[in-house]
Amino acid sequence: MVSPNRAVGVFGGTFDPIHAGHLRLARALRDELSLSEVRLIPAGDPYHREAAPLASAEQRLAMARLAVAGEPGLVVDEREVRRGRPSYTVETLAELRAELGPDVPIWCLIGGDSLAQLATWRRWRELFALAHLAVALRPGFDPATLPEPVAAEWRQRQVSDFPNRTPSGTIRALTLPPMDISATDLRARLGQGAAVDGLIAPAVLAYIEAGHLYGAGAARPT
Ligand SMILES: Nc1ncnc2c1ncn2[C@@H]1O[C@H](COP(=O)(O)OP(=O)(O)OP(=O)(O)O)[C@@H](O)[C@H]1O
Ligand SMILES: O=C(O)c1ccc[n+]([C@@H]2O[C@H](COP(=O)([O-])O)[C@@H](O)[C@H]2O)c1
Repeated sequence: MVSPNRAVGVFGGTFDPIHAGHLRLARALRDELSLSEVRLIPAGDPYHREAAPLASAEQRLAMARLAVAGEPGLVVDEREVRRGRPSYTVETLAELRAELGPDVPIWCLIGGDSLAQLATWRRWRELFALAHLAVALRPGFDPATLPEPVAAEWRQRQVSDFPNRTPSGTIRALTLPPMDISATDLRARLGQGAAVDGLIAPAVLAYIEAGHLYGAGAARPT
């Protein structure tokens, strides 16, 4: 029987910028599963997005590091930034599986909007052989509208708790209520000079302002 706290959490994202919603999810994953470690993995080259991130991979990595500083159990894994190729989650999970061995449960956290797109991910069906999926519900998420191949996995693989009896292969929703916060909205607010109090970690906001990322500071009223 695998000890539950040997399980590892993985949370990948563009993190342009990392925000309070991301941190809330990472903490929820850690706490609901009693994980000793959740790895936040900034996507070096999020090839799947229509527009490239505004902040560079190094800046997004730096912001992630600032965001988790002093947070028990949350660490930043820079492998996708260092990889120098498109960021494929299947590749990341295969690397982690090789490093952690076959028995350690890996919980890969994604938002409901990412789940809806899962069938577009590279070699997506292989993900279930490598990790469990934890899904963070997001405002507007409706399982009834999932594309059928994903809906079939959602139905068949759901479990009602986090058992950690198997190292991979199940799906479940986190219990925490959805929160309406997105990096898109924050980029817009920063560009307009609008308040972002409580939505971005203070150290990350200081980094954004110092580097004038997202137009921060440019549009403030004089
Ligand atoms: N408020 C949220 N609720 C649930 N999941 C979220 C939330 N914000 C982000 N996520 C999830 O976190 C992961 C990384 O998200 P990402 O870095 O793209 O942030 P985002 O806020 O969705 O950014 P953007 O608005 O630029 O698309 C994705 O799987 C996304 O679904
Ligand atoms: O592996 C893929 O093909 C793939 C396709 C789309 C998204 N992802 C991953 O999903 C995570 C969330 O993506 P995003 O765009 O919401 O930040 C991030 O870690 C991406 O690398 C992965």
